[in-house]
Amino acid sequence: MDPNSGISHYLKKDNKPYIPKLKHERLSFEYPGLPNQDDFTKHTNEKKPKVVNRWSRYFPKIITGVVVLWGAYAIKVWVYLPEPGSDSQELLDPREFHRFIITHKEEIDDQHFLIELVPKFNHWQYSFYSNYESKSIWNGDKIWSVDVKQPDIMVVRAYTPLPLYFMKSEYTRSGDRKPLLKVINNDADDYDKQGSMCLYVKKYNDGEVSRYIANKKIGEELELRGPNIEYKFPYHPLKQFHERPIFRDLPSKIEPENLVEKIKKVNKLAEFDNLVFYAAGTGITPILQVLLSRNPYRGFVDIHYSAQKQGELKPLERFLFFLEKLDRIKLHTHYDNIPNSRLNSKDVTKPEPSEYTSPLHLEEKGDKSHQLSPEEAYELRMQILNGDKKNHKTQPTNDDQRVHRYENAIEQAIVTSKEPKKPASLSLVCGPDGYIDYVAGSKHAEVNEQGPIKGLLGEKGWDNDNTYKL
Ligand SMILES: Cc1cc2nc3c(=O)[nH]c(=O)nc-3n(C[C@H](O)[C@H](O)[C@H](O)COP(=O)(O)OP(=O)(O)OC[C@H]3O[C@@H](n4cnc5c(N)ncnc54)[C@H](O)[C@@H]3O)c2cc1C
Repeated sequence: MDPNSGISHYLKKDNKPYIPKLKHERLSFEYPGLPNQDDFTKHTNEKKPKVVNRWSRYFPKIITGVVVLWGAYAIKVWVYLPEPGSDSQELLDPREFHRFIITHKEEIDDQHFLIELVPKFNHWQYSFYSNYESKSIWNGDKIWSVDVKQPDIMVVRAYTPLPLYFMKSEYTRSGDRKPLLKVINNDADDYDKQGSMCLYVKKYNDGEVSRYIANKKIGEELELRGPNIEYKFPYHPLKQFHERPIFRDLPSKIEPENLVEKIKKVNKLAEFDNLVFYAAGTGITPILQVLLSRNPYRGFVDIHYSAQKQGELKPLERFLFFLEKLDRIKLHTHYDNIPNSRLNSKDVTKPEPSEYTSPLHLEEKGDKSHQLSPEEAYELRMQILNGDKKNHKTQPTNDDQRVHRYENAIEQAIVTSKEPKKPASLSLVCGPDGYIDYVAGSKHAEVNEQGPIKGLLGEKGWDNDNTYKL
C-alpha cells in the first residue's frame, strides 16, 4: 500500500521546510472614501466642512425671529390703525367712541336689563389718581349721559350710566350664586372699579339701539362716547364748605353730617334747596346717578316714579330703600296697573321760593330787589372763583361740644327723618315725550329748547326758572 494514500497520509507530520514568500497576493476590503474624499473629489477645491456649534446653530433662528417680529410690528403700525381709545388719556371722550366690554348682563324682565361695562383699554389709568377730581366720571353735581353707537346703521342714542358694578367671586363664576350689585366706592385704590359702569336699559321691540344693546352677549363690545352734560345743579355756597358723604352699600358705614348745621350757621349760609324728580321708567336713572355718585345732592329729594308695573327696578330697589332710610329721599310710586295710583295734580306741590339765588342768576333775571352791593357781589364772586381751591373744610371749633355727634348716617337719619321737609324749590322731569308733556308740557327737542312749563307743573305755578325737562 502506498504510504502517501489513506488516512496515514493525513496524520503524518508535515516536514516541508518554511520558505517565506517575498510577494503576497492579497485581497483587501477597505471602505471606500467619503463622497467628498474619494479618489475623484479629494483633490478639488472644496472647503472644509462647517463646524457646528451652539452659536452658529441658534443665531440664524434668532435673527429670523427678530425680523419676523419687526415686520409684524411694522405692519401693525403702518397698515392697521390703532383702535380708537386705546391710547386715550380719558376713560370717556365726547369726541370719539371708546370700546367697552360687557362683563355682566342681568335680565330684570323681558324688557329691562342691567348691563355692566368695563373699558377695553386701560391707558386712561396712568394719570387717574394725579387728577382724581377731574378724571373721575362720578360727580353728583351734574347729570350726564353717554352716546351708545349702533354701528350697523350708524345711529347713536343717549343712556345714563350708573356708578354700579357686579361683585363676582368663584361662586358666581361657577354659577352657584348671582353676582351682587354694588356701588362703586371712591376711596378704594381701584380706579373706580377699573372704570366699570352699569346701564339700565329698556328694550323696545322696534327700537334700533335698545334692541342692539339688549341682544349683546357677555364678552361682546359696545362703543361709548361722552360724557354729555345734561344738567348741572345750580351753584350754592354750601358746596365750598361741605360735601355730603358718599352713599355706601352698608348704610351703617356712611359717615354722618355732624357739622353741617353748624357750618351753615357760622358761615351764614342759606339752606340747600329741596328737589322733586319726576321720572317714568328708565327716566329714574339720572337721579340714581346723582344720589349714588360722589358728592350727591345735598337737599332732600322727592322722587315720583311712574311705571307700567312693579318689579321693573328690582335690583335697584335696594338702593332706593337705603336712600330713604338715610333720610335723603322719599320715593312715591305710581303704577299703571294699580287703580288711582297714576301721577296726578294732587301729587304735585307748589314751588317753594329758592333759599339762595346766585348773583349771576339775579343779574340774568334783572331782579333789582335782591341786588347785592358792589362789595357784596365782589366778595361772593371771589368766593365762587376761589371756592374749590381753598380748603374751606376747616370746621368751627370754639363751641363744637354743642354739636350732637352721631356715630353714623343712619343714627342721624333716625332723628332728622322726624323733622318736616320743606317743599321742593327745583323740579326735574325725565321720561318719554308723552310723560314729559303730561307733567311739564312738551319739550322742543329738535331745536334743543325747553318750551314753556305746562302740564301738572305749569298748573301749580312752576316755570322755566325752577323746572328742567331732561
Ligand atoms: C339724556 C338721555 C338719557 C337716557 N338714558 C336712558 C337710559 O339710561 N336707559 C334707557 O333705556 N334709555 C335711556 N334713554 C332713552 C334712549 O336714548 C333711547 O331713546 C331709547 O333706548 C330708545 O332708543 P331706540 O333706538 O331703541 O328706539 P327708537 O328706534 O328711537 O324708537 C323705537 C320706538 O320706541 C319708541 N320710544 C323710543 N324711546 C322711547 C321712550 N323713552 N319711551 C317710550 N317709547 C320710546 C319710539 O317712539 C319708537 O316707536 C335716554 C335718553 C336721553 C335723551
